[in-house]
Amino acid sequence: MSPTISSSLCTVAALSGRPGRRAGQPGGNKRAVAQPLAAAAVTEAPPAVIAPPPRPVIGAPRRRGGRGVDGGPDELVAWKSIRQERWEGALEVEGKLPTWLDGTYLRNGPGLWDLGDYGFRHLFDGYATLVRVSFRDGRAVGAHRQIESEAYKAARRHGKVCYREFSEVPKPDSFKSFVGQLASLFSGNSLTDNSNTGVVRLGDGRVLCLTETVKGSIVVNPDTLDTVSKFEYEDKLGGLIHSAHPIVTDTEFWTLIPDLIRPGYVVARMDAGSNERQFVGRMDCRGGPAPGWVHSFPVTENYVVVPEMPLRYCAANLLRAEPTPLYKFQWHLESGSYMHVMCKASGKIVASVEVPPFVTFHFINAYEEKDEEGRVTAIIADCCEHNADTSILDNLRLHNLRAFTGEDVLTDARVGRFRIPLDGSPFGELEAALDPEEHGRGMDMCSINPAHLGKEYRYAYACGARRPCNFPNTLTKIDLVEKTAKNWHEEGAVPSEPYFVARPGAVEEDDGVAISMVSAKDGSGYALVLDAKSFKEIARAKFPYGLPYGLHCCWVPRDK
Ligand SMILES: CC1=C(/C=C/C(C)=C/C=C/C(C)=C/C=C/C=C(C)/C=C/C=O)C(C)(C)CCC1
Ligand SMILES: [Fe+2]
Repeated sequence: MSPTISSSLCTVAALSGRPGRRAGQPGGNKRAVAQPLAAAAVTEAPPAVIAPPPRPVIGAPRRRGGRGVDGGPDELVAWKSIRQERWEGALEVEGKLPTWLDGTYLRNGPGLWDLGDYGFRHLFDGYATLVRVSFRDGRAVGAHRQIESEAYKAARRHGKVCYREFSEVPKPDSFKSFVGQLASLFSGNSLTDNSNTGVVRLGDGRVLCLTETVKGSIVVNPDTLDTVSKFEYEDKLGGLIHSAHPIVTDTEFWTLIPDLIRPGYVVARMDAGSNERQFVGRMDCRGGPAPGWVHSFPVTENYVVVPEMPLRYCAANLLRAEPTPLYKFQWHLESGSYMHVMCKASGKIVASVEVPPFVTFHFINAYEEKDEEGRVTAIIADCCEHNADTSILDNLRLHNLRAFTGEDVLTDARVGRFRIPLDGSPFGELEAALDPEEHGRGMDMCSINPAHLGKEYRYAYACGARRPCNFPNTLTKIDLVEKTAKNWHEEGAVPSEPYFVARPGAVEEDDGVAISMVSAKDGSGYALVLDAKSFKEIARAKFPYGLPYGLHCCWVPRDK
């Protein structure tokens, strides 16, 4: 499983230590592979030809969100579909990559937002594109590949959406097929397995791409980016949807399964090496007709935190053919907002408090607050919080992302810090952990040093904002002790989640690098490596083509 730079598609340049050149240039990536996108069957064996990145067609026909690939020059490469199914080659490195950086960075995300001339609506609808950068001896090899989910393969085969995506639904050909679709919705058959959200390395070395549907857990090969198989959960827990962000360590995997029938959440854990989730406990919802959306959740050393936000799943919206302003969800302010704490060992609820309304997709971390005697007094849980405003979902419609006019339209976000007392008090607190101006009032797509997972920590890395903007356009390092931020910005660039990788042998929490993939203003794309301490650029490894925006990442060390 360990990633290897000298894989089958590796270039001469990578092996010889020469910096890679652009595909198509003399001496460049001779074995770079390109497959133009068309509504055709997915070809397994890639042709050994060079296809330079296609030039954008200005003024191409548009339907709905328009064709991301053929947008005008005003459209950033971040929101354009990737035009070839796969590629691999040496990357040109500017600066000096640390020689200790030895392994593979993987990033998942929705990189393909159109089929033929039909453009998708929402960022989260796109078919999953996996990007890889393997670092070794100060050199870098990059690759990308579409994940071959059933949803993607069917869309390629038929030239249309065949499964229910985040906002796109298949258009029934007839009343009979409409009825069939409704029936299959209840069985989960019509839900997508387009695993376009997260990528995690399990304790046993398997690499899993994930989305919110349980069936959308897909095993990939981190070297070749091949889609290996579906990850089948071999248990009776069922559930059609789950949190897109399980908590993964070297020994275990924690997940949260919302129960839409009897509103509540099931907490389950799975040992590394197993496919069998085990029931740990259940929390019934305290408010609303359905569970709150749980895109992610945090854990401490001894507890699982179950958030119940007023943005709740909505069965009726799941069935609708046309999306509502909140897609599959509904805002129930009257239902209250809660944070529940479950003991990992017993599955018992040890706290359930009402908190101010909140909207979050990503929890950053959580830990146990202790008194002088070492007794746990409260749970502290931090998240990227959108000031209880759901309009971030609208911000992320592709039309809005592609139509930046210079107006400051990105809604404000902050590091929301919950304090959940364990003394039986009915209320918890929610406040900004630092002045949001420190990070331009933009805050999402976070990572921490994984050694601090569930423990007290000082630093978080995330995307922030330099205003005016319509999307987070900076990388930010948050110091939760000093309550300050260091920010990285490049004009017109769209950086994705900065992922922290510790230097081997590091003692200090921020001794390492933060890696982000950047979609640049000039249409190019590169992996940016920042020194995590100073938050200054050390190096960039440039792809010979532009990269679409992506969501979450993981790190696969070489010798694990
Ligand atoms: C496919 C179905 C669903 C899918 C839900 C998905 C794919 C949800 C993905 C959510 C993501 C990627 C959230 C990321 C948030 C990032 C933010 C807010 C960044 C902000 C930047 O400032 C369901 C909806 C679960 C229904 C079944 C079908
Ligand atoms: Fe996420």
